[in-house]
Amino acid sequence: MRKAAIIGATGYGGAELVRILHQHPHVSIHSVHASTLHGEPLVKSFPHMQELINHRLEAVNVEKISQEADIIFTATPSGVARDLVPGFLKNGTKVIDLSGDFRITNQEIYEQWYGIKAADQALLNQAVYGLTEWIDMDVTETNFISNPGCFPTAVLLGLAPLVKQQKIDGGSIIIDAKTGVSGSGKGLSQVTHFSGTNDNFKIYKVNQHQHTPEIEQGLKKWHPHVGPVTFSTHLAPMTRGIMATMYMTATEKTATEDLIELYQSVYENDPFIRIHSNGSFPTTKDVSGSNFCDIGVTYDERTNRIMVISVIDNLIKGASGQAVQNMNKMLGIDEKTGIDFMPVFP
Ligand SMILES: NC(=O)C1=CN([C@@H]2O[C@H](COP(=O)(O)OP(=O)(O)OC[C@H]3O[C@@H](n4cnc5c(N)ncnc54)[C@H](OP(=O)(O)O)[C@@H]3O)[C@@H](O)[C@H]2O)C=CC1
Ligand SMILES: CC(=O)N[C@@H](CCC(=O)OP(=O)(O)O)C(=O)O
Repeated sequence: MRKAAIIGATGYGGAELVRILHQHPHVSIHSVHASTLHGEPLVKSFPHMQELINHRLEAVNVEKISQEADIIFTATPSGVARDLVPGFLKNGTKVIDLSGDFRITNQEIYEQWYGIKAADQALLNQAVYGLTEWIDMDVTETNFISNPGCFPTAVLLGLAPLVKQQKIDGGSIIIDAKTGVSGSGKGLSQVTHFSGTNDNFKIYKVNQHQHTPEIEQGLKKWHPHVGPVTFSTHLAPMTRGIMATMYMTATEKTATEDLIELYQSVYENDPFIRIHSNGSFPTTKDVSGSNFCDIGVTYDERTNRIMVISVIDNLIKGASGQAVQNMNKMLGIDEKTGIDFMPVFP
């Protein structure tokens, strides 16, 4: 059994890591950490874990954690892992960071969009961007993965086949994304307050969303002439889920059936990507509580535009599920291990 430490275990991403690793056959939870509540049982924060999890919260002692754990997950707000990871990596421990700290390789761009100091360039260069289905190297030799953002996961998985095969005009991409409130974490805020969210629908971070450069960086890696993109994010009155509806102009006339075939063949060997066919389109409930990304694609002959609909559970494929999928790949075990569960419905 490998031993995992979870930093940020009292957060939403941390809670999902605990739930997944609790039943992982090859990795056990060694320790759980946060910046407060030290000494308290984790179940005090999460009663749903009662009688299943006995761990108490510990402070973050970098030296101790990196010596005791085989793998460390940092599920902390942006700006925290930037300072912790160098110490974690020193002893050869594997690290997967769920925050935005190591996703953007250009320091200036990170600082512009996140408004805080970027990580060291050497570390940014070392981090492997963990969009699992599109990692183009053997990660068993890697010690450090930067887990993608929730929106970029849905968007990049949905756009990859079209961008890689140059099926679209790279300057025409419009991404209209919707998310549930758990995307903003456990903290209370005006934006996610029940009264302003329930029975309401609102746009936020207009033209300023910090995931914009991550999406553009990912797309440009596949094709240099793609972008900039128009990216809007909306808060939907639901707890979990992301739907990204994406519109772009086709480079030449095509047909919905051909596009579905393209997606099916591109993702043929990826167990967590499911392509819709026969005129059906995915809903957020189809993937809720699971590591799936469900994708629908269609062509509108009238406008010569392609539409892609990509859905994920923001806390699983958009965070902790993908982090465990990446961990599995790093450990050289089946990527489905411990995350091969059916969505929760209804
Ligand atoms: N929620 C989501 O859907 C997604 C989140 N992410 C990213 O994952 C990370 C975690 O998100 P989420 O779980 O939602 O956030 P939460 O706000 O729910 O939780 C944050 C956790 O980090 C801990 N923490 C904060 N500061 C420190 C510190 N200095 N040292 C140790 N622990 C600290 C908090 O503990 P304490 O209260 O004691 O400080 C808490 O346990 C973020 O970077 C987020 O952007 C990525 C994809 C999706
Ligand atoms: C509803 C909500 O506020 N969602 C968050 C999700 C982003 C996130 O989790 O932050 P990272 O940049 O670390 O990925 C947002 O839109 O900013």
